[in-house]
Amino acid sequence: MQPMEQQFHIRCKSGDVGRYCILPGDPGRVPAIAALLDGAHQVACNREYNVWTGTLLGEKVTACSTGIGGPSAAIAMEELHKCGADTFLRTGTCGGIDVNVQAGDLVVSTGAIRYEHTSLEYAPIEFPAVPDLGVTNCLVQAAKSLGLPWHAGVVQCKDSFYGQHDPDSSPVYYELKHKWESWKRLGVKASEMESAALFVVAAALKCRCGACFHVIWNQEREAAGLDQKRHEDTSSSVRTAVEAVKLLIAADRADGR
Ligand SMILES: O=P(O)(O)O[C@H]1O[C@H](CO)[C@@H](O)[C@H]1O
Ligand SMILES: O=c1cc[nH]c(=O)[nH]1
Repeated sequence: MQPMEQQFHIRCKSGDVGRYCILPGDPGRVPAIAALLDGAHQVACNREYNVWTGTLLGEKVTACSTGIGGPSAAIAMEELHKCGADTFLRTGTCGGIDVNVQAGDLVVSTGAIRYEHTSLEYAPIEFPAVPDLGVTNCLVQAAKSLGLPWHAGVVQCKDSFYGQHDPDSSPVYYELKHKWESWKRLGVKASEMESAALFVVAAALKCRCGACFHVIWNQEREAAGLDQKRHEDTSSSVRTAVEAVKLLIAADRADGR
């Protein structure tokens, strides 16, 4: 058999990565994930893709950053899949939308609004961006077992970070503000930038994907006259993803998967 070619962006080949992959956006968050794996080492680092592989419960697990936004996240997932991965857990940050979501809380996604464009290159807009049920259940179970304040619900994905944070200066402010009001009325929990693309790409590749997010802030609380702090320590969402992978490995073994 021909040795597998190194992937163009992530610079990995078959054998470098595990079946289970933890995907933060920030390359700087990868060492914190790797520290929770057994015997982790860096296998590649190119562009926004910082890739470390170790083990959990004796199973190979990889942490790979995806950068910001759908296109680079989709590339990471496609190339990791070509190297043998089939189960992906995004651990990201988000901004709260629902006023009950507070800085420091954890949000587990049960669906993602496709207000981004990467996913359109993989599925028509009628196709929903939903995570894998088994992965999602493990994320919720992990959050509970860690005693974290958690929420499960729909998140909104976008391509413009500043369209979220400074809609008034956007030429399309009318659309941004009206749709944001809809997300609020529909009980959307939080806003981030990659999960819709990852869920849809996973569906296209017949892979499993789930996502959890650390809430950095919730400006809607401030707008509602409620307390609003800023919380940048992402360790709880990192630990949730790692614990969820352990639960998944055990479940997969029990199911003979
Ligand atoms: O912290 P990460 O995982 O990068 O996630 C969030 O943070 C970035 C924006 O600041 C976007 O990538 C968004 O999805
Ligand atoms: O408010 C936020 C925080 C993190 N990521 C986002 O996309 N928005």
